[in-house]
Amino acid sequence: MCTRCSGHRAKGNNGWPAHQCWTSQNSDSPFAVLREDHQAMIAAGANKLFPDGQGSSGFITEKAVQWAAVMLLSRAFSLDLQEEEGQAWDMGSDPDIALVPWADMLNHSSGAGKGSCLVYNPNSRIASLHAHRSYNQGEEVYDSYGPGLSPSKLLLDYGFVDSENHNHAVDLPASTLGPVKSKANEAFLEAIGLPIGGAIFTVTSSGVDESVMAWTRAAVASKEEMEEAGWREGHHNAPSIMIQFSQPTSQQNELEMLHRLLWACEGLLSKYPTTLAQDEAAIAVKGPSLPPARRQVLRALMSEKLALQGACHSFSDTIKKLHSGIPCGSLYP
Ligand SMILES: C[S@@+](CC[C@H](N)C(=O)[O-])C[C@H]1O[C@@H](n2cnc3c(N)ncnc32)[C@H](O)[C@@H]1O
Repeated sequence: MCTRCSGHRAKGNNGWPAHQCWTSQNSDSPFAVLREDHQAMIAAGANKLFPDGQGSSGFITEKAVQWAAVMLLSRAFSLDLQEEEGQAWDMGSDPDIALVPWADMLNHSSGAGKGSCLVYNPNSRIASLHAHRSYNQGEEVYDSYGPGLSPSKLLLDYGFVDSENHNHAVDLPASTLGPVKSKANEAFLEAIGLPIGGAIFTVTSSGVDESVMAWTRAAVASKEEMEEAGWREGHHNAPSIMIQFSQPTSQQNELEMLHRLLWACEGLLSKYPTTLAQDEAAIAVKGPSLPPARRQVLRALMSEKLALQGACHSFSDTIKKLHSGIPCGSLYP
């Protein structure tokens, strides 16, 4: 895609005249890493792909590769192109990355939903999106980079957090839930492709979704519960057994599952260097003492803490219900 982008630029087909990106020649710059990509592209004969590009010196210069990479990193869309192979517009081995002039000028609004995400129709060959509200003339129009993106995800992937965002969420590595019950549980979680060392779960202010609860039930299930569910090491029935853990299996297992999740969230909360109250006080300060970038980071951190606090309340409430004698089968509507 970098090669194609550089080639179009060299031929004067640059659809992004307004976006002449600055790229540093400084060897300490993060773009220095692209030097290897440039050399690999030259070695692979990329200059021969667009022979009419830029005379004998070719168009794949280090600066062109930097420019193309910056364009892709800051403007590319992930689209389901679903083209037949061999078509003139076939994007080759990486069909889901696309540059869409004009649409790439839109900023994201967390108020915009799925209808405001760009989608491609292979029949009409048109990429389209819908405005999520009416706009007055001269007003900035927004799209959605993805419905439900959390502040942390926006910050890490796009470098900003808009003030409209209330999708509080944080990622929880499965390893923070503590050790699995035994080697049998470990083998089972490996068999379903979600080993304790590799799985990452999302926590929102209402807790975790059913699949995370199922995973945790399986991680803490006793030997008898694993056998009752039908698990025998060496068997290939892990996915069907996992379905059995989508419902509570016993009071004991449900309590342990909820406690593990509660402790993991409390543990994560305690690791932040500042409290939510301190962040709230810091962000309330008006004026230049709080730089815009710091304000966005604070928004993301506060959102993560709100997610963890909400989840802790939700787990504690359910634990209380279990202690009050409500059967585990009646806990969730
Ligand atoms: C595809 S560009 C969008 C257009 C870009 N703002 C421009 O001027 O060309 C994506 C980048 O725009 C910025 N951006 C998008 N939405 C934003 C928002 N709501 N607030 C602040 N920056 C935003 C981020 O830097 C993001 O990485």
